[in-house]
Amino acid sequence: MSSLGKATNIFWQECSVGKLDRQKLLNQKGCVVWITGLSGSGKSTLACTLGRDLHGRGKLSYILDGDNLRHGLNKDLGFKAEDRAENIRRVGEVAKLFADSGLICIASLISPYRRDRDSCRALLPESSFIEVFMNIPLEICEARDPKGLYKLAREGKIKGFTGIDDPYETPLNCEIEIKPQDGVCPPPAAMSSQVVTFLEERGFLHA
Ligand SMILES: Nc1ncnc2c1ncn2[C@@H]1O[C@H](COP(=O)(O)OS(=O)(=O)O)[C@@H](OP(=O)(O)O)[C@H]1O
Ligand SMILES: Nc1ncnc2c1ncn2[C@@H]1O[C@H](COP(=O)(O)OP(=O)(O)O)[C@@H](O)[C@H]1O
Repeated sequence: MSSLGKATNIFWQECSVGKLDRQKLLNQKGCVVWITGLSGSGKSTLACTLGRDLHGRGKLSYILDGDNLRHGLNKDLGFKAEDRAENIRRVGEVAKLFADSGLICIASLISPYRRDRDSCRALLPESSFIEVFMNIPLEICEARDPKGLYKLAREGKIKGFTGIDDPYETPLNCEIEIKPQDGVCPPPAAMSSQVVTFLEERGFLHA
């Protein structure tokens, strides 16, 4: 039986150095850039390019990548709906801590369920959860297939693969949408620049 949420007699500990102090030190505002989309849609590519571009501007960011976290923090989880929900819940909580530390936390996970993404949004202060939807058609993702997973899914060798025999719920109110123009996907630098511009305009790149 799960022991989640069962602790009693616990208290919140305040400390004298707070989020605003940390943000001032870093000259930026903590937030979460949550990148969602199908496997092969370019989530990790955007996360890495954005991380590098922010680094080049002297801004501190940290990437939480679904694939990577499944090697450690989330290695006990599979791909059933409950496991994906728990995966997203944990990453949402970790992302919240990174944002509170003053960092620009870049989370890149398929995160196929709207409810799970919205729960993460609800953990963050108003407007500091920035949902980026990789709106790249399945046919393009499947043609890329860098890990050969779509091929295995089509052959029935992987069950419950997102987009093939498992659902992906598209965002209804995302802050940023990355999509092909005239059938051509924007290159990584252009995708990253779209996010950097948003962060700049919303004041996240200054304290
Ligand atoms: N059944 C199934 N469905 C989807 N993806 C699968 C599956 N099995 C393994 N993989 C690999 O796991 C990566 C997705 O992990 P995530 O933690 O981002 O998934 S989720 O958010 O919990 O849905 C995903 O990585 P990306 O290709 O980077 O998206 C795959 O490499
Ligand atoms: N904007 C893009 N234009 C062309 N190819 C891309 C683009 N973004 C990613 N790719 C390529 O598509 C493949 C999947 O990208 P990746 O970032 O691993 O996707 P995801 O993390 O969503 O699974 C990789 O081979 C990557 O080089």
